[in-house]
Amino acid sequence: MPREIRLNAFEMNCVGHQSPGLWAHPRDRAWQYKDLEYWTDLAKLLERGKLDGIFIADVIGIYDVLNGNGEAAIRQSTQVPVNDPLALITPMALVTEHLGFGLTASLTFEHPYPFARRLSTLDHLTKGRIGWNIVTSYLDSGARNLGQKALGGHDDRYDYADEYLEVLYKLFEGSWEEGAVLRDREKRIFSDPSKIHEINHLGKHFQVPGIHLCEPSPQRTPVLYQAGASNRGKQFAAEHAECVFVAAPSKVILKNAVADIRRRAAEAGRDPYQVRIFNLQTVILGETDAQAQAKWQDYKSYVSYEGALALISGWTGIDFGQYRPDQVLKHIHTNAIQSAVEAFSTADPNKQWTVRELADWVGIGGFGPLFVGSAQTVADQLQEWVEETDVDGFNLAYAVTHETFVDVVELLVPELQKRGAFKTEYAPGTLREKLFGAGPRLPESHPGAGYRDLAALATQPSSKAAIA
Ligand SMILES: Cc1cc2nc3c(=O)[nH]c(=O)nc-3n(C[C@H](O)[C@H](O)[C@H](O)COP(=O)(O)O)c2cc1C
Repeated sequence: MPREIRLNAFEMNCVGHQSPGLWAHPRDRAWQYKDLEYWTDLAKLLERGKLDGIFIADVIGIYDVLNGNGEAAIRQSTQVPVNDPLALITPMALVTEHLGFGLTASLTFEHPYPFARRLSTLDHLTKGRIGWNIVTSYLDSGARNLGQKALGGHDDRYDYADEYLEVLYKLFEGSWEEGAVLRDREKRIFSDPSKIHEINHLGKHFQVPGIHLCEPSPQRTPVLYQAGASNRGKQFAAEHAECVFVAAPSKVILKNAVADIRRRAAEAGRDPYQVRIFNLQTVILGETDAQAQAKWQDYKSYVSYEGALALISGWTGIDFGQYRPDQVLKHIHTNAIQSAVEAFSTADPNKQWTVRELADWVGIGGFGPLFVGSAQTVADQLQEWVEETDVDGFNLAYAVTHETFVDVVELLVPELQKRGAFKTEYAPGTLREKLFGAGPRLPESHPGAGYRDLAALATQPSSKAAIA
């Protein structure tokens, strides 16, 4: 029996997400991101294809590392202009019943107390279809506009994130007991104060004495996504994330990354297969291989070199404007090279990557791999990657929207279904139930479940809550 493949659509509330320059393609609709219909059409399409979810990226800040300014990003609409992703979710929820929503939100820029209320509200309104992609941000330009000189230190951001999650777990899991909401019309009691607890969080970064403002939502804690690439980031993911998002360009790198994430999850006392891992992936499909190849050639002619460099420079913090296009990556000051670029320079000892080749790669679908072909060809490749790397599924970036997703729904999904590798019906229930086949709440082995009984936590001097 082939393994089931999970698929999300990867989007962003902007024009140029992962395929810089392709906004200029005559069939691309990304410029309509400001219209609700763009999003409701997409949500209906994805649900027709039984995709697990739409995963919405977000950044606060502009890509201003290339040449020390944001001009290339602005010219090429490289993730700027960018609207807030949160407002997209309720209209998409209204026109769908099963599609999951992965919302990216940075914990660096918003206090956990109002943010907890936002997430609970969305979990209520979507009937438990919310996931949260926990990001700590990587653009200094965002931090500067919030009155900070720069982002905090890399590992410090994850320490901060640990405490942020602790506050959220207390609010979501511990503040309102089961049965706290009575809605008892006869006694005229809506909620029972004896079952609603102040969380009394006194920590290094946050003081949150009160109760959660929302009654428990279907999942309480939304499904937690994370995409840490560093050692500290992967550790954070192993402890907290239920779904991990990676951008591995080759099978060898993906296989190592998946094994590493599962090993770390097991070390953190969790079932390693209770962590779903998705790789970034782009597919260009046609009725035949030749048609798909022709589509790819057409798309490629729209890739923007400076847009691609703006993205890579923003992601890595390295100004690629200082290098010639034919400069070999391996020779770029290696001590500054960050994991993603390093992956390219070391992936294949027989290949030397130049700056131009890296920009071409990133030009369609960012750092993730690109498969081009008929549904049969691409399905073969996806299945091969799943079998050989143990990855659970893919976050599909688009080249041209909605065209890429129409091709996925009309060509790829039926082929995978025919092979028994993709669901033909959604599982019932919340996003967590659909993804893991268990209950709507965090499993007992997840650290967040440890905050369900706040009173008991407070009496244990060694507990995190007591220390806080
Ligand atoms: C595929 C992928 C998608 C990501 N999407 C976002 C995003 O939408 N917003 C964001 O601020 N960071 C995003 N990130 C960045 C990660 O949250 C993280 O900062 C990055 O992978 C570096 O990891 P590290 O901080 O552990 O080194 C993404 C990373 C990957 C690999």
